[in-house]
Formats: sequence, C-alpha cells, structure tokens
Amino acid sequence: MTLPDTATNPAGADRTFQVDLRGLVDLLSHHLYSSPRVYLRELLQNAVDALTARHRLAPDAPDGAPTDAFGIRLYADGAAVRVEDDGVGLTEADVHTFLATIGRSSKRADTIAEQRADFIGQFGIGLLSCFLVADEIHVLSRSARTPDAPTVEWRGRGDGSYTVRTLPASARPRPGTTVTLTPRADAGEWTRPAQVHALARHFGALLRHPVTFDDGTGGPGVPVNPEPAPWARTHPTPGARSRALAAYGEEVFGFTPLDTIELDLPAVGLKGVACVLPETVPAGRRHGHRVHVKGMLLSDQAEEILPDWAFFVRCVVDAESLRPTASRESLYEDDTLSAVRDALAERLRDWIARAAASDPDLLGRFLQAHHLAVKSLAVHDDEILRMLLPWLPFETTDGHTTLDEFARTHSTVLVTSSVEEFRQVAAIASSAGLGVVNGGYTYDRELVRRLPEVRPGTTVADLDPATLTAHLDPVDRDTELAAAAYIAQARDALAVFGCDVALRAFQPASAPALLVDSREARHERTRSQLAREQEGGLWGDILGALRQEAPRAQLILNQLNPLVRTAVAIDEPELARTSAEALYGQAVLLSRRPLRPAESSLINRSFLDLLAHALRKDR
Ligand SMILES: Nc1ncnc2c1ncn2[C@@H]1O[C@H](COP(=O)(O)OP(=O)(O)OP(=O)(O)O)[C@@H](O)[C@H]1O
Repeated sequence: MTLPDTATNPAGADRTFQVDLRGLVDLLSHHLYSSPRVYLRELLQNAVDALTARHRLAPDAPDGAPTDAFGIRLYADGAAVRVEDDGVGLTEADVHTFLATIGRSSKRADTIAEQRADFIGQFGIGLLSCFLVADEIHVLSRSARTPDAPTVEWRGRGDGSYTVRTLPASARPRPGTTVTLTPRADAGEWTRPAQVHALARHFGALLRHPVTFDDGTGGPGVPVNPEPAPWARTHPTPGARSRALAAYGEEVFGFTPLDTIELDLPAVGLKGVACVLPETVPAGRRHGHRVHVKGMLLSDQAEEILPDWAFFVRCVVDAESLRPTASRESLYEDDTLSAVRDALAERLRDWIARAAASDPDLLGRFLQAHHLAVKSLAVHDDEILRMLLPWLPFETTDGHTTLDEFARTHSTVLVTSSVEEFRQVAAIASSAGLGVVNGGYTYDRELVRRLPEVRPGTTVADLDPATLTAHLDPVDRDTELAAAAYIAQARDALAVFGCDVALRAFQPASAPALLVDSREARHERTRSQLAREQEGGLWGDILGALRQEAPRAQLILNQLNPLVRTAVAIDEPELARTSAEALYGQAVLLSRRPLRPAESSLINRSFLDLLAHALRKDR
C-alpha cells in the first residue's frame, strides 16, 4: 500500500482534479456523439467560430479586403486531414487557457459573453472529438489580435499530455489556425479523402464562409458550399424561386415535393423550406427534419422542430438562435424552441388555408395523400376544421365521398360508432334511403358530429344497429305464425351463440339476413359465459357479480328474400336447423368481425351439411 505523500500534500490542502483523458474520450464516443464522423463537424465549427470572432475584431482585413473573403480550406490526402482557417487565431496564453483546458471555451468568456450567441460552440469539449479518429491533434496558430504575434504550435495527445512551443511568425505567414490530424489505422473509414469531402458537404453545404476541399492530387480546391441556400438567393420570378426550393428539396430528401412552403421567422433568424410529401405516410410516423444552426448542419433527424401532426412535410431550416445540446445533434427544449415550433405550425396552417381558398387542385392532391394527418389536426383545430371538414373523404353508404357532397343529398347524416356496425347496416340503411357514415375509423365519428358547426342546417345522429332494427317493418300476423316453428328451431340452434332470431321485411330483398350485434354486447356475453364456466370459483364469483343482463345478438331474417321464404317453410327439422346456422354464418361473415372458433366450425359444418343435402337430392 502506498502512503500519501504528506510532505508535498499536507493534510487538508486543496488538491486538483485529475482527468483521465482516455476515459473522457471513451465517454464522448459512446455516450455523446453518434459517430466518429462528428470530428469534422467540430473542426469546421471551430473554424467558423474563429472567422466570426475575427470579423468582430475587424470587419475589414489590414489590406482593406472584407473579412467575408476569409475562408476555410480542407485537405485530406489519406495520410492526414487538415483544416485551415483565416480566423482569429490563438496566442500562447490562449492555447494554454482554451486548447489545453477541457471544458474551457473562449466563446463563454466574460468579455464576450454578450457575443456568445454569435458562436456555435460553447462547451469547450468539441476538439476532443478529434481523438475519435487520431491519437494526436496538431495545431499551428497565429493570433490576429496582435500584428506581430508569433506562431504557436500545440500538440495534444490522447494520453492527456501536450506540448507548446512558439515559432517565428514566418512559420505561419498569416493569422489563423491550422489543425492537422494523423488518422489512426482504424479510422480510415472517416478520414479517406472522398469521405472527408462528403462529410464536409454534409455538414457544411450551407455555411456562409467559403469552404474548399483539396484531396492533395494537385488541382485547385473544390468549393464545398458553392452557392447559398435557395432561400438566401435572389430569383428572377416567384415561380423560379419555388422551382429552386422544390429542386433543393428533391436533392436533400430524394422526393419531388407536392409543394414547398417557405419558412421565415425573423425573430430567431430562421429561414428554410418545408417540402410537402407527395405520398401518404403512416399516421404517427415522425420525420426527421434537417436543422442547421448558423449554416452548420446540426441534425438531419430532428423531430422537435415541428408538432406531431405535421408528418406530411419534411423541412430544412437554418436558424441563428436555436441552442444545440452538447452533442450538437439535437436542440435544447426551451421556450425559444417551443415558440419556433408554434410559429412554424402556423405557417403550415396558413399554407393549408391558402390552398383551400385558392387552389382546389393542389388541395385535392394534398388531401388525397394526407387526409389522415389533416383529420388528426382538425380534431383539435377549429380553424382547420372549418376550412377543411367539407373536403375530407369519408366512407359512407354512397361510397367514399366528401362530407360536403354527402350532406347535399342527406340532410340527416347518420354515423355509426364502429366499422363493424357500419358493415352490418350499410346495405340495409342505404336501401331505406338513409345516409350513413362509417364513424369507426380514428377521428371520423368525432369529426362528422361537428359537421353542423360548418354546415348549419345539417343534422347528425348516431346510428346503432338496434335503432335500425326498430325501423324495419314487422311482418303480418299470418306470416309470423307460419314461420313460428322455423324461428323456434333457429333460436334453438343459435342459442349457444347468445343469438335471438326474428323475422322482418326490409330492403334490399337480396339480403337474406342481418346480424345485429354490438361489440359491448359480445364482451358482455363472453363475460357471462366465463362466469358460468367458473361457477363457484373465485373468478366465477367476481365475473358473476359483474354480470348484467347479457344483451343478445339478433339474427333478423328478411321475409322479402326468396331464400328465407323457402327456408321458413322447410318441414325437415334437420335441414331447417342447418339452414338457420348457414344464414347466421353468412351474416357473421358479412359483418367482417373476427370469427370465434365455434363460429368457424359452424360455418364449415353447415356448408358441408348443405352440400351433402344437395348431392343427396340430385341422386
Ligand atoms: N480553429 C480555431 N481557431 C481559434 N480558436 C480555436 C480553434 N479551435 C479551437 N479553438 C479554441 O479552443 C477552444 C476549445 O475548443 P472546443 O472545440 O473544444 O470547444 P468550443 O468550440 O469552445 O465549444 P464546444 O465544445 O461547444 O465545441 C475554443 O473555445 C477556442 O477558444
């Protein structure tokens, strides 16, 4: 055991934290950054910040040239990656204070606190990301603050050691900084010339300072960001502008936008474009948007910039004052971000309103692809509801149609509460001249019920199968009596399914039977049946206590149907029973609800029995 060295460290004396740089880099690579590729973004970002600082120092260079001409040059030849800037540079003291002190950032220093918003970096850890691809960071810098400043060389190593030395000013003729990395063998994937070029374009295509890339083959450096973003350019006509925005959207997202919506929020210096997706996306699937901060790409998967309902667009935005998190791959969820989200949502709403008011063709194409998104929006947004409800498509007894069209022919709009109920009643209701909308899909019933707000004079009422049954014509007494024996046999055959049987007359005459059954009734019957099976046990008691008078399903036979007329006259008990089972089976199939195992075997059995009967008769 080693005893503490009390001679050099007297008890109670202040000591200084030691940092295990390897552990820290490991932490960053596994928990902060999504991939080693971010090293290039951090280097570019430091160069951009240095240029911003230099511009603040003197808007014009000593020779009178505007500092806008200052830029960033990237080199990658396979053996080294080098990033060179004409920025503010570092003095020897700066190197000790900022480069060699983890967590210290010149962009947070008190003297320039008020300028902090101008910089992308702020945490003082970004440079460490270079250790994800190299064991040593070599920096050569010359400060622009003092004209005769010497060149400073700093070598920082992954084991936490570093060296600093000053060189004659001629070692770097002009102010600025050059960072050179010698990639580790395992980092080739991120440091190959083609990859460095691709990463530079990925992160830096919208940077406002000129950036060039040189792969060391001797030619001139190629521009990484040859032209500004389409929204920052001037275009000869509004049409040319929107074509340029659409072409840009296609380039970055790989689809031809249905339309583009220009975004501009001067309060946070945000500009950009929202591209309307030309095809339906599954509801709830959130899209990543491309968010740039001061030109630098922060994330191409940012979701937080728009509300959930906006899944019909993908955006590219570039903002001045959104705050990146330390990983620089997402945004701080603060008041500014939530205000930005609200303001962008407002822009999308305005676009929908404009299309509704003046471009029916565009609106039609938009709704065809995105009616679900719009429905989810209209539920909570009165303005959208008012504008778009009449245009939204619904499933009705007149087929798929808009509510506006439907309400023109049906002053009372009936709506079911489930898809299943709609299937049960649609044919019968439409023969009876009733207009029914399928309210079973998400949002639909809620929206249809609000139709009178938008179209005064229209009445909306719920339609359940029981209400419909009450409207079916009873048959006359003689017919009822003649069918009594058959009905009794049918009731007996279907009792196991908790199903009653009745005879009525209704259109269309082609429909032999209607199964009236609601989901609640079915659940109730299942519960009662379980309680019966578990009689006496704990579960049986609990389920029994819950039991209400189990509502029964009803098979309503159509007296107008020729097959039913023949069936009720059958005097062969076996065949009467099989025919009742077959009619029940067919009605269940028509309702398209899931079959219970007993129902599947009933359908099977009745089909085979009827087949056997038919074949016997033919013999
Ligand atoms: N190219 C450069 N030119 C001038 N100074 C630089 C350059 N690169 C780094 N520095 C100095 O080194 C400091 C630390 O850089 P580092 O990238 O680690 O952090 P940061 O950019 O301040 O903040 P963040 O962690 O948010 O990126 C910077 O604050 C800056 O003072």
